Formats: sequence, C-alpha cells, structure tokens
Amino acid sequence: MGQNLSEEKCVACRGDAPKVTPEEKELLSRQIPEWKIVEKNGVEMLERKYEFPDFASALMFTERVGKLAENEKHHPSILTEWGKVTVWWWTHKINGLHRNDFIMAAKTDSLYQPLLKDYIES
Ligand SMILES: C[C@H](O)[C@H](O)[C@H]1CNC2=NC(N)=NC(=O)C2=N1
Repeated sequence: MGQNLSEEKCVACRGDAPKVTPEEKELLSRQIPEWKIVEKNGVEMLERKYEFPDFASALMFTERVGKLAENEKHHPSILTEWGKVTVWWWTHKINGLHRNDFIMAAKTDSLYQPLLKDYIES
C-alpha cells in the first residue's frame, strides 16, 4: 500500500483510531514533500501554503478543497489570503495525525495544478 496516496479513500475515523507511528509518518511524508508537520497547542498537523496569482483563484481553490472535504467527510482548516491559501490537515477525534490526513493532503495537492492551468487558460 501507499504508492498512490491521492487515490486512497479517506476512511471514517473513530476516536480510538490509531495515530500514525513515527515510521509511517516518515514514509507517508515522502509522498507529500511540500507539506510540513507542525505542532499547534500540542496537536500535530500537516501544513502547506499554496500560491496563486490573485485572490479570486485562491478563493476558487478554497472552494474545491471544501468540496473535497465534504465528499470525504474529513475537514481541514483553510486560510485564504490574496495570492495564497494555507491548508492544515489533522484528525480532530484523535488530536493528531491519522493516515487519512496524508491521503487528504495528497488529494489537496492533486487539485492545485489543474486549477492553475484552467484559470490561466480561461
Ligand atoms: C461525523 C463526521 O464524519 C466526523 O465528525 C468528522 C467530520 N470531519 C472531520 N474532520 C477532521 N479533520 N477530523 C475529524 O475527526 C472529523 N470528524
């Protein structure tokens, strides 16, 4: 498992679901090299900043990430600014990182280049 994280489904995550082990964290991180693991209030999260040519395209990306979150029932924090969107993924129910978060980060990455391409061509 784990060759194509963006194609895995996000599984329903219960409160007793396992956090990723340090070994899994290391392996999964290699598939999402642009993401950093940060800690906020003692909770580990995945964080990535995406860049855009203006506010409208940043907002379109935010909307697409929001739809992805609703489809997968797993929801990020998103900060939308002029020319950039910062996304954080973690699992609220376990206050930390689950495999789901790495799946969602990979899926988020897969939305980025197509949006830029559509936007520039339109
Ligand atoms: C019932 C519903 O699926 C859950 O409450 C979901 C909603 N979205 C979620 N999103 C994230 N990131 N973590 C969760 O634990 C979580 N729980």
